[in-house]
Amino acid sequence: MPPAVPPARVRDSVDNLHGFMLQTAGDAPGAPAVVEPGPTGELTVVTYGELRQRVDEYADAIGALGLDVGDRVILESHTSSTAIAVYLACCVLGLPFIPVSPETPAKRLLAIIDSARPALYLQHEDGGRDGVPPGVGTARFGPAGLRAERAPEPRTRRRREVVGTDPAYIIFTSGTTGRPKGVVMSHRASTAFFRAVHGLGILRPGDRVATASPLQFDFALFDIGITLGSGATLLPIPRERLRWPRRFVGFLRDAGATHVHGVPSIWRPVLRNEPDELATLGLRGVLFSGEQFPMHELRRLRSLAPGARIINCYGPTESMACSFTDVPDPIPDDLELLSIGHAYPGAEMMIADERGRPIERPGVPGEIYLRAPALFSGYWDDPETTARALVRDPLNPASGQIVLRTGDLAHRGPDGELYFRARVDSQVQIRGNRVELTEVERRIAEFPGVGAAAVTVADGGSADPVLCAFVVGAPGEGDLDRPAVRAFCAEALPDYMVPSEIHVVGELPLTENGKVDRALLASTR
Ligand SMILES: Nc1ncnc2c1ncn2[C@@H]1O[C@H](COS(=O)(=O)NC(=O)C[C@H](N)c2ccccc2)[C@@H](O)[C@H]1O
Repeated sequence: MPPAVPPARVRDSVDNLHGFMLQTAGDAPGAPAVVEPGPTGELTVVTYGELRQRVDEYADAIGALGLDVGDRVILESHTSSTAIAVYLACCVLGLPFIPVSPETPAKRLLAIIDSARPALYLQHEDGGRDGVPPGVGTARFGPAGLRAERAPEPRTRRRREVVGTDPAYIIFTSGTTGRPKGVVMSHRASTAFFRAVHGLGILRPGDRVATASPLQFDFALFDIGITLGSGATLLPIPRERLRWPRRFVGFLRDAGATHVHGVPSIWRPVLRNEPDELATLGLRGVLFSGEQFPMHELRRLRSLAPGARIINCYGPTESMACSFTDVPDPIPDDLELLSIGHAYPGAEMMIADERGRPIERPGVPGEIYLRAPALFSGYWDDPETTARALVRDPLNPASGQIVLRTGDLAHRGPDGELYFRARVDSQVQIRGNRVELTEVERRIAEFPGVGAAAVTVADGGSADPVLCAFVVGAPGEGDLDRPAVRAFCAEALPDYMVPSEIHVVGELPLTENGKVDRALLASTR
């Protein structure tokens, strides 16, 4: 019987999110790492030293379960200091971390389990999930530590080292084909990303960053990494607070938030219902990502957070992010389209045509390719789809350098900066013409009185697909004059791009990650 291989622990010298995120624990163990509601709801502080202690305890407990480097661990939780401690314990043991949300439907969770074949399923001690299939170990965690329930399948440990190219986490995105796509990100890629972004000076020690994204969205992993990696303090916004604007602003005030990170939709209810409260917070920074911020709403946010640095962060989960572009202050009146700028330092975005030829001329759309040290390793167990995203550098194919083909269309401005146009797959053909739905949305969103708009294509039966617009009124505006909206579109867009139907809705439906749920809108027409 070969000698038992002890659980591998990553060496300090090796690229790993654990070392990157806990460096402050060495320099300033008393600094606050996370501020979150305690058992009775009052806000409690977890210091970097306490966080490191919890990480070590969880690493010992999980390490005792006999898993091998590379075995997957699913964590079902909202963002919290305990969830972060489990995440970093998995990092130090070389166990790829798969976050899922307590709201993830059972069917989807089983599809992820079926694909990822995890060794262990962890949930909070009062988590409500049951029915985890046999063959997957289960355990619950809480401030008192880890309580194993069902032991993982016995396995032979073969690995003694956790290396930088090992997977750190796998984010399962809702693949359009229904089969979930697992984006695998390595420690080396994610630490290279955070080190490069650190140079942008987005956060510094003492900043208090309210994070609005659910844990299964890599925006949350970004917030955890950039906040802890900067020695700042993370303020996970309780999910139920996000739905009620007064309670959302109340949390930001009580927790002393200086920065708020989240998708554009988190601001819609607040801008409509609590603008004055928001203005009193004195926010120093806002970072948004995930989709375009409707210009009216962004102008309103800009006016209510004077002097705040507002950053438009663009990028797919396959690279975590590509660019961080400051929103101008003030926003010029004639500005119609926000720039996604240039890639972060040490990375570069290029746009190319369908045949991979670079496009340099301003205004001409092309697909964004990213050259960066921080690209995902591939889609879990899906080499074909991976090969379509990780391709040879079109400008230097012989070099073997691999670049990310983002699936996004953009064009260059006069100074070379990029402007996001649309997803390549969101273009539709209407009466034989190529239509970018986001271009129609932008035009509608410029109409006075429109807060936000989403445009989808409904199957027109045998005839041409039908363009449907769903519109939310701007805060404090009266009923929308729909014929006037159509006429406004017809002034600037060819007739095949003018929506056939305009539906005024109270709010736009959102996906789990807070983006506008266009698929749902298309099905509800
Ligand atoms: N600022 C944008 N303007 C306009 N379209 C956008 C924008 N940011 C994304 N997108 C779109 O969303 C897609 C990526 O979607 S995603 O894979 O779910 N990832 C995200 O949305 C979050 C992203 N990985 C991230 C995580 C952490 C920090 C920053 C950014 C992009 O390919 C774009 O199509």
